[in-house]
Amino acid sequence: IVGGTDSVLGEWPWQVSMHLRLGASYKKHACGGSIISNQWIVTAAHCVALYPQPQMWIIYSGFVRILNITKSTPFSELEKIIIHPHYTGAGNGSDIALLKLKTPIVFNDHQKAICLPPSEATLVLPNSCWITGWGYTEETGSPGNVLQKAEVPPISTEECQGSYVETRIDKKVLCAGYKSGKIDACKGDSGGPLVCEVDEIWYLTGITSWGEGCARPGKPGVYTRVSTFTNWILEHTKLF
Ligand SMILES: COC(=O)c1cc(NC(=O)c2cccc(O)c2C)c2cc(C(=N)N)ccc2c1
Repeated sequence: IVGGTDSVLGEWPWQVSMHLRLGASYKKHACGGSIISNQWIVTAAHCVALYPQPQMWIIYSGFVRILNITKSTPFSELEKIIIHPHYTGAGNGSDIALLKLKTPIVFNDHQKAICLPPSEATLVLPNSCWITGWGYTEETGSPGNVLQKAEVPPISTEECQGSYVETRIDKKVLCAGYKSGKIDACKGDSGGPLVCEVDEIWYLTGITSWGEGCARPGKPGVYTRVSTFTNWILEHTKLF
């Protein structure tokens, strides 16, 4: 997150870190994700497309400081990875994947689920939503340590299409950010949540997908519009 501030434990209890196991003892934070039930995480397809093997990933939840993670920190393992069948590559939409945990997460004040938005919700988007993650804090940067948060306003499809003339911006994505740039998600925040509070309930409105650089003026963040995929999520997680 570029231009964000530190989060406190319990502020975004659905946020998880996806660590990639690159060797016996070498693993690193690669993407964010969101808890939607005690056994399912929603993330971006581009996070897992190159490593679709469940045993290559471990999930940390219920924390804010990456540097506090040690060999004895408890983590969740994956049983299954489901990548959306229409996903062909970042920038082409359907950048969404489901991760099934081997063992259910025990919810507490620091780790619990976020609500899915109603399907095809044309719910008038609030003018304030939040993004969180341990991604780069500068475009040519390095990941943050404490979970960062930033408030970003959603942008209309028309305005976003004007910012990305060479890419089709449709109802499968949601753009958010400021004309002046400065505040945005970035590499490493991928798969993480864009959440909006409506009548005191927080909804998973977007999934961090891509953007041209990070926090550049006139280049807003592009997020998977979750309401377009709510039915797909429910069908594949049997959460109904
Ligand atoms: C795997 O995820 C990404 O690559 C990746 C690359 C990006 N955009 C880049 O152009 C970029 C940024 C930093 C370093 C870098 O090498 C690039 C290409 C991203 C930009 C945003 C955003 N602005 N909302 C969000 C996630 C991104 C994930």
